[in-house]
Formats: sequence, structure tokens, C-alpha cells
Amino acid sequence: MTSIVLNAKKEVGAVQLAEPILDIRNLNVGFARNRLIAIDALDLTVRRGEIVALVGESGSGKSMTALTAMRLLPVGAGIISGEVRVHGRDLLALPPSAMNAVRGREIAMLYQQPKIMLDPTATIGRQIAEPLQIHRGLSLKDAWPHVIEALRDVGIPEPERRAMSYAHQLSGGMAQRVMIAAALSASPDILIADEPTTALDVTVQAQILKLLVRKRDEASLAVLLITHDLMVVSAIADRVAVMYAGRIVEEGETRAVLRSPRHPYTQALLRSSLLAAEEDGRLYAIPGSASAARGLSCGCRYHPRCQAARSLGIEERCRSQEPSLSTASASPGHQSRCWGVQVTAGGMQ
Ligand SMILES: Nc1ncnc2c1ncn2[C@@H]1O[C@H](COP(=O)(O)OP(=O)(O)OP(=O)(O)O)[C@@H](O)[C@H]1O
Repeated sequence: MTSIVLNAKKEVGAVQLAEPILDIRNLNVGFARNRLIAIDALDLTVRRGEIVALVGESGSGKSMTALTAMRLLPVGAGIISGEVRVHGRDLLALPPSAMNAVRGREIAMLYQQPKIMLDPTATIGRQIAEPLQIHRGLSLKDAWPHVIEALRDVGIPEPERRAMSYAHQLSGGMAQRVMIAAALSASPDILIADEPTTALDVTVQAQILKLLVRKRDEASLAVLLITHDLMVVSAIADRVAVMYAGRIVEEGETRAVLRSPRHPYTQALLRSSLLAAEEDGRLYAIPGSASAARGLSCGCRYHPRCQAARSLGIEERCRSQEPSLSTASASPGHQSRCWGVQVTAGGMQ
């Protein structure tokens, strides 16, 4: 993606006071068949009216985090322990029928491939009406004015005519707008957006991001934005959490993390992103592979790839002891999970 300048982040501090909407506590999820831990002791909070980006390489566990929160895990995956609280209520403890009432009403999800996710056999109007019928008990006739308004709100021209269209008649950008209208029609408090712009033409990516920002600002929507694109993070996220091999290794206010990344993995991720390439014209590939981390039972998961551990001469400690997430800078809430950061800050015991 080329530059998106939305200048859309909230003032630092504004969202820190807001109430937590999604609160994930010590979540562990794995696959029994190959004994893979996909999510490893994850803590993550998204507050009312903030956009939190979850970033990391392919396979780091971002989508599994989203699917766990929705209780839509793939076959073979299991929740080992932890909580996913929405408004304080643990979704993982709910019976399936109660979870059906929460999905769409309190927590909704936006997927990467909008045209695949839309039902090809139903008009888009019916698909936007469905959450209103299920969660608000409205008839299709009574839901219809809300459908037209929802389509107009997400910028679909001629909404009365478009409501009668089918998915194959829409462009990718329009289909994603329709998905947003459907996801938000029953007014959930949190939207999980899994790579919502990756499959779209660059010209419509910024429009969809702007729409999410407007929903955050007008409806105080909380958004968990899953992406590998640091340009997107830089444009719209209030906070960012960096995930590596199922673990959060750094988190904080977006500007602080992108301008002063502390964890060597975040630094490498930034160097390998288009944000850095724009400055020096070169693309960097992070040496090694994240798969090495999956077999580790102790120590820092990133240490096999970490140049800093070697140059600081602390490899043994990085190999044997897991660092905790600790405050990394003067910026509020900026934390990283790295012995090297603690050494250079003079805090190593
Ligand atoms: N259905 C599945 N069966 C087995 N392993 C899976 C399955 N889905 C995901 N995994 C594994 O779980 C881990 C986390 O995957 P996840 O899809 O959450 O990563 P991700 O960060 O979202 O990656 P991407 O950016 O490519 O979507 C990976 O090691 C992946 O191989």
C-alpha cells in the first residue's frame, strides 16, 4: 500500500480512561494433533472507542486470537485456559446458545475476503437485516428502513436499489462496505477486523480504513484490527500489540512503538515493512524463521533469530529465561518483553 495519511489517531490518554470492552486474560490455545501452542499466555485489552492493531508475521497467532474471541475455532484447535471478557463477561464460559446471542450483538467480525463471506443466494439487504431480526426481533419489513440507512451510512450509492443486489454484483470495496454494514447493524461494541483491506484494490483500502475510523469516532466502536501492514497501523491504530510465536512481545501507543520500537522483533518488523523501504528504498527480510520458536519450552521465543542477544552477550539468559512484559519507555503503557531492553535500561537483576 502507498501512503495513507488519515491522521486519525486519538490523543494519547483519551482512550486510556475508557472502559475495557474486550479483555483477553492469560489465553492459551493449541492444536492437540501436533502439540502446537498457537496462542501463548496472551493478555490484550481493547477499550471503548479505540483501535488496537495486532501485528506480526504469518503464523504468529493473530487470526487464532480473533477466532477464539468469536468462539469460531477451527477443528482440532482447543482452548487450554484463559478468559475472553466482553463487558466483563467471560465468553469462553458461555453455553453455545448464549454465545450465539453475543455474536453480532456484542462482538462482530469482519473478514479478509468479503465476497466469499457474503451469502451468494441472499440479497445483501436480507443479510444486513438478519442481525436485526435475530437480535432485535424485527420483522424483515421493519428492519428494511434500517438496512437502507446502514447502506447509506457506509457510502453505498442508491441504497434502495443496492439492497436488492447479490454479492456477485458488487465490487470488492462495495462488498467490504456491505460486510461492515452487516457486522454493525445490531450495534456491537467491538468489531474484530481480520486483514479487512488486504484483498482490496489500493484505491479503496483508504476508504474502508476511513470508514472504520469514523465508526470509532461516531459510535465509540472498539476495533481489534488484525494486520501485517504497518502502514495501516501507522494510519489508524491508537495502540499496537506485536505478536511473535503466539506471544505479545511489545505493546503501546502506536506512535511510541513505531517511532521507538524496543523489542528486536518489532525493530526487525519495521525494517522489513514498506514504512522503512519508503525511507531508504531497500526491503529487509528478517533472517531465520518463526517456526524455530514453536518448539521452545523456555526462554525468549525470539532468541534464535535475535542479533541483539548476541551483540549484548546475554544469549544464555535469553535462551533459559522468559522475560516478562515490562515498561519500556516513558510513553504510557509502552511495554516490551526483552532482556536486552532491560539490560540497556540498567534494570537487569
Ligand atoms: N486449522 C489449523 N490447523 C493446524 N494449525 C493451524 C490451523 N490454523 C492455524 N494453525 C496454526 O496456528 C498458528 C497461528 O496461526 P494464525 O492463523 O493465527 O496466524 P496468523 O498470525 O493469523 O497468520 P496469517 O497472517 O498468515 O493469517 C500457526 O502456527 C498456524 O500454522
